[in-house]
Amino acid sequence: MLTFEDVRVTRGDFTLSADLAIETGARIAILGPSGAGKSTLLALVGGFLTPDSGRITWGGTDITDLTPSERPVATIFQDNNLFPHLTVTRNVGLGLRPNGRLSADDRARVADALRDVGLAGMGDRKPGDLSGGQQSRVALARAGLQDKPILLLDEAFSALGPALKSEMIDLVLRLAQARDLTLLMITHDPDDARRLKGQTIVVADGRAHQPQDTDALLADPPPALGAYLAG
Ligand SMILES: Nc1ncnc2c1ncn2[C@@H]1O[C@H](COP(=O)(O)OP(=O)(O)OP(=O)(O)O)[C@@H](O)[C@H]1O
Repeated sequence: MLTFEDVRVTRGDFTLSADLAIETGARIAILGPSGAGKSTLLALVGGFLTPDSGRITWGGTDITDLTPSERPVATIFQDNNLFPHLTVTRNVGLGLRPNGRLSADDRARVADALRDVGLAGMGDRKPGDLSGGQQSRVALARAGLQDKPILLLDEAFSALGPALKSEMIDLVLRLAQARDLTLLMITHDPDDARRLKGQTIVVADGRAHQPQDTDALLADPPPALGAYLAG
């Protein structure tokens, strides 16, 4: 279980509070108005931001003060964070070896990871020689090799068209299922949230709320979410 216990963090004149629990293996969408604190919530999980008070635990262990690399967390960002001068194999290999040195065995694992995301044989290309959807697959393969139990998606596929985005979400779901990953995905699209077939955390009015069943929530959204979805 991932828990936020009376967490508060302030950025400029904005404060986010969170007191919630996420089951291991949950598939969580994060929905809320622009500027409400969705990325702030993920940054707290990923360790890119430290709370001013409260604590964050995973499996009962306090992870509040761990650095991002020490945390049980992999993140895929909107721009995929690929290095343009490195081949696809080297980019993905960074998930396995942050120093970039790949053994023959590592290369075989990278090739397997590329095959799993539908990029078999593309390891020698540079990211610039791939489509947007393929670049997202590279980022997913790299995140998968980090072998962390929590996967964060910060509007990771929002630059893709609707069909490609759905394809990527389904691919993430397959990976999550195979490895019992706990998934947290920021989105502005309620259809993405529905596609996860899980729960949603609403972030609004300075608060990240307890996860709720997505279908039930979207059928009868609270005022802050309803206004945002209607707008
Ligand atoms: N580095 C920073 N310094 C000061 N304030 C910040 C900083 N980063 C974010 N904020 C503020 O924190 C609030 C929450 O930002 P955050 O990026 O978490 O929102 P969001 O819900 O992810 O928004 P969006 O949907 O537009 O990406 C905003 O009011 C933003 O202006």
